[in-house]
Amino acid sequence: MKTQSKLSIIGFLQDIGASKRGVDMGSYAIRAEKLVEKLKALGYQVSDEGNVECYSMDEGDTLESGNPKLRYAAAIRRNMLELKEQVQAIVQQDAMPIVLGGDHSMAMGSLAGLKERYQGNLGLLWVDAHGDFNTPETTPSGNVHGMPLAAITGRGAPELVDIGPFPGVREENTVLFGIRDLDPEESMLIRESRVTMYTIRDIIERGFYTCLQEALQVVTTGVDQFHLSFDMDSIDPIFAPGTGTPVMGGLNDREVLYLMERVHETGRLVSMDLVEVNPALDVGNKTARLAAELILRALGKKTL
Ligand SMILES: NC(=[NH2+])NCCC[C@H](N)C(=O)O
Ligand SMILES: [Mn+2]
Ligand SMILES: [Mn+2]
Repeated sequence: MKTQSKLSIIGFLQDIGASKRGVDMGSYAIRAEKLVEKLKALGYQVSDEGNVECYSMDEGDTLESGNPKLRYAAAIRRNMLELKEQVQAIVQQDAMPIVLGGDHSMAMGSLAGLKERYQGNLGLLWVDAHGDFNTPETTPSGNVHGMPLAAITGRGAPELVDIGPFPGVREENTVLFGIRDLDPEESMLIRESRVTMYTIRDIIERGFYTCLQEALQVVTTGVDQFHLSFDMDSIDPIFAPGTGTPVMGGLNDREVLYLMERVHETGRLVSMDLVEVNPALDVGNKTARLAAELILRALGKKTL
């Protein structure tokens, strides 16, 4: 499948999957870097679908689930079902959804929306500092943005797993890339799964290029297309300070820009989330600017 010529941008204004305020503003900061204009200049037909209105922390404690190991579960579920519908409508029109976050739990809504169209024929590239593979049993924080990949692969709280219901993605075609911060039991769950993980240690020992080659192989072998879920905290906080759960020792700007170019060159990318941009923590919109540039590279912007 060739990269689509139609793109649909959605802002997902959700912060309740995280614990710091501000990530609900991420999509505004990315749009402010003239994303839509620049994508049009690359030759795409671009429609900005506006925002998915979300239940947010502004509504206060009334949204709390009462379960400290699964915070805001019902409200997050409702937000996801909204996103699911929008994504579903976009892919039915053969356009590529580009969802701007927003906390990373939104990947559950995106993938739920892709399920019908790409069922069983979809890889998943998850670029992150974290595994996002916690369940209510393993989470140290109760924050749902630490759980979406577990839910997408069928693990954890039924009210999250049911959003799909998943899987629409094959676990053997799922890759975690850039990982350097796992909770102990989360790490066990990942290692027991069929998800392929490239930690920063792997990337240092075996080389970025080799690990990326392999990762792109895994997400495209035996499937025709893949979804990219890109968490800005995969990048070192020096280059991407505007994010709620920064972890030192991350990928650098050149590496992630190159990664995106290679994603484009596969010709198999059908959908993308760009998450965890928090303008309240950013420095001069630097993180959002990098996010916009990453999206452009993933859609074919080149040096030569
Ligand atoms: N999408 C993210 N930034 N996730 C961070 C998760 C951090 C930690 N592992 C937790 O579960 O609370
Ligand atoms: Mn993360
Ligand atoms: Mn994440």
